[in-house]
Amino acid sequence: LQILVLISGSGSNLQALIDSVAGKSSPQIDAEIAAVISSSTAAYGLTRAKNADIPTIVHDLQQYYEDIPKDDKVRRREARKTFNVDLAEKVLKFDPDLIVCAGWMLILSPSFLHPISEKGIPIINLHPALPGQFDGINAIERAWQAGQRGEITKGGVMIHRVIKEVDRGEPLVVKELEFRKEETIDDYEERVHTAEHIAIVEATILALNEVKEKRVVLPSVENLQL
Ligand SMILES: N[C@@H]1O[C@H](COP(=O)(O)O)[C@@H](O)[C@H]1O
Repeated sequence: LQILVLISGSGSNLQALIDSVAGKSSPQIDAEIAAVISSSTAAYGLTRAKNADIPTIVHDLQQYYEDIPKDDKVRRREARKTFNVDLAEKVLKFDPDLIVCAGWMLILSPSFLHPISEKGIPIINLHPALPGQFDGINAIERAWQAGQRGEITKGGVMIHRVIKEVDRGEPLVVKELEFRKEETIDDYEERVHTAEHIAIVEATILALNEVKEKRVVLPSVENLQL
């Protein structure tokens, strides 16, 4: 089986997948990483992939926004749609059995999800918060601040199925982290990353087992208005 990994940054979660596939950590993922696609040329994850002899591609949204004035919302929306359509094309060239979003920081729109679902390829995503808790960006800080205010007693991380609603897909793996008195945000963030590295391997194995047993769960294409 082949997995394709989408990244945007340092790639510590990608490294957890690479080490598991290589049998350097357990449990071992029984699959190959066909390619790594990054939304940024500056992503250190690209170096990690090259060190592991994994093909890499950079698919940068800023290149699609080139020459489009910031306030031209219509042309930017069109450019973003083309960005998603082209991304799907690049992904499908590798014919993966599973797509893993490991720190991919851009929303995957229906223009991407539709062709991928049509090919029956499941997509999972890592999010550093508990289900329904802090969707979107800066989730680690928002969770920690809410913990400091005593609004919640625990944060955590999840790996969920990707659907059109951001960070709302059914969770496959959830790791809860109780907040600790006097814990700094850096301490908490470190615990989050440690939990992520374990969770992303567990979820990838679970999702691959669903592929092997043909029990794949896909976002329903019907409500994916393009
Ligand atoms: N979306 C968030 O971005 C970070 C990516 O880390 P890395 O895998 O690039 O080190 C992770 O914390 C992930 O939850």
